[in-house]
Amino acid sequence: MQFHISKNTEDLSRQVADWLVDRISNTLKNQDKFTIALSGGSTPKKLHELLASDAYKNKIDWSKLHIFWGDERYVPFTDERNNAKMAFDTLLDHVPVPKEHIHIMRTDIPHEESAIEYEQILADYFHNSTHTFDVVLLGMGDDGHTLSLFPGKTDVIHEQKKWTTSLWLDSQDMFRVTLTAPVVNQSAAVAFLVTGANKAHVLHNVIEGEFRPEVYPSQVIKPEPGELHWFIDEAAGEELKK
Ligand SMILES: O=C(O)[C@H](O)[C@@H](O)[C@H](O)[C@H](O)COP(=O)(O)O
Repeated sequence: MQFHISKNTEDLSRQVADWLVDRISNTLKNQDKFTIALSGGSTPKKLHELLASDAYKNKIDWSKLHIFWGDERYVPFTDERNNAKMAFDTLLDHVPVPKEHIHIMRTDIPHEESAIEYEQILADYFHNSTHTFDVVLLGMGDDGHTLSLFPGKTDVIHEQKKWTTSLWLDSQDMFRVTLTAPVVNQSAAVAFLVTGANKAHVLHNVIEGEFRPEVYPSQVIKPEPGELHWFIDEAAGEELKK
């Protein structure tokens, strides 16, 4: 578990961008593609914009990147809440990733079918690999959820076989399609991006508290032998042991 502390979201985004540039270029010395699962939510927006900026755009061989998502809100692609739409708006419409390398979690077919279809895409990509994704980017909610593994959703939190699933989320009155812990924990590296004072207490409980994954689902993310990185700003890290 490696910690990277930053002053604020801007500083964190630059740290993550630099980390990604290094990781991508080193990985591509040994393999011909780089697979990354993007996170939903708002925290990654600044990172995406940075990666698409002149300062970073030319540091990455976008032709070798293969893009996935950690989870999707089951709303139309055109809906502002859709995670894939956010990623296209802030990054993918601005960098030359081949369209056939971009794998959205579809929301124009039944959610159960979307999860099954995604599982097949992942199986095709990773069936002969020593690990799954090269990097998974994750956010964490102020309730300790990550992906669409929400507190109390015990079946999804403890799923050990399926790599993808879908679930109904009462609190947001929508279905979600999500990766599960098994496929994330077989990644080469997982990076949480967590900012804001409102997450300081839950971050302390997730990292330093008792293992209670049904209350703090982010605790099931334990890549092995892959790396776990926490990119956090000072405000979110306020309650962590110094
Ligand atoms: O679809 C989503 O909402 C995300 O996958 C979710 O897990 C997100 O990463 C956290 O809720 C943090 O979101 P923020 O970055 O907006 O705080």
